[in-house]
Amino acid sequence: MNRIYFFKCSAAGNDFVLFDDDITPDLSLDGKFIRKICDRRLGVGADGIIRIKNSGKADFEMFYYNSDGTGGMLCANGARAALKYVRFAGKVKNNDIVFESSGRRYKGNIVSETEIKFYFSDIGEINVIEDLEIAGRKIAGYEIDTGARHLVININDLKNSAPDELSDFPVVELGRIIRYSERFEPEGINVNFVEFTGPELKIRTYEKGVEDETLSCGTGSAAAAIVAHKIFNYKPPVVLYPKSGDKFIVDFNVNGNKIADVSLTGPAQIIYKGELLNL
Ligand SMILES: N[C@@H](CCC[C@H](N)C(=O)O)C(=O)O
Repeated sequence: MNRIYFFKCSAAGNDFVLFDDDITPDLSLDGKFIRKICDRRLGVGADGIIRIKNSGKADFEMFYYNSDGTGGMLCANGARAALKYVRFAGKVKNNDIVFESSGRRYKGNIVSETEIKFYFSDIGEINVIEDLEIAGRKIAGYEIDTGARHLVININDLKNSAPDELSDFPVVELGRIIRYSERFEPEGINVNFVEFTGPELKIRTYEKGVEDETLSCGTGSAAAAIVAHKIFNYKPPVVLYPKSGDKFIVDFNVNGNKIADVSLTGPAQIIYKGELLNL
């Protein structure tokens, strides 16, 4: 069997195992294999898998899979990790990079050694759900597709029914109930709990496909920033702090009630490279 080399990457604590087709061209990434690699006890451990291929139309092509093997959605942190990787591996020399993923074209920028910017393409409209039932209360939830499907919840709406501080919030317990609720079937939804109190947001995300809280979520942070602007009057750039404690900047242009050129900037790094032996 050919040797299977991989790279472990982290984008603001959202962690990935990355395979490069130039190094492992014959790798067959089926669901069972993905789940094993992502297992934190029996595998390498990761929130998801990234595969990088050469592209005739862009600098590279990226494929993303959640740790449960599902794929096809955008992973903005995965994209930032992939941008960091192609630069680290010397595949691109420019700071401005163009890539394809799931049939869409995206742009990225190497801001510095540690900071990577990703530009979203299509962002959907906000669907305000007025009667979301959480912790015995009916509150509003903000659903938005930023390339992945997200629900944004203002934790202030749950005052007296849940902890006031986001750091004490039962993200996994409540996130899982909402993610599996009938309303969001069959595909489910990623659930973001956000403190909209100060000038900078605090955010924690339950990710479907990982079925756990992750240390940060790029598409979720963009969803929260857009809700912050459209519902709570925040002006871009919106600064957010996910569970990892890293700083995210979501910037965009506003023209009337339209927003465009949405970008996410934050840290991304290649932590180590390794070889799979017993998987
Ligand atoms: N962590 C990602 C989002 C990954 C996709 C999500 N779990 C889903 O299934 O929709 C990000 O940084 O955007």
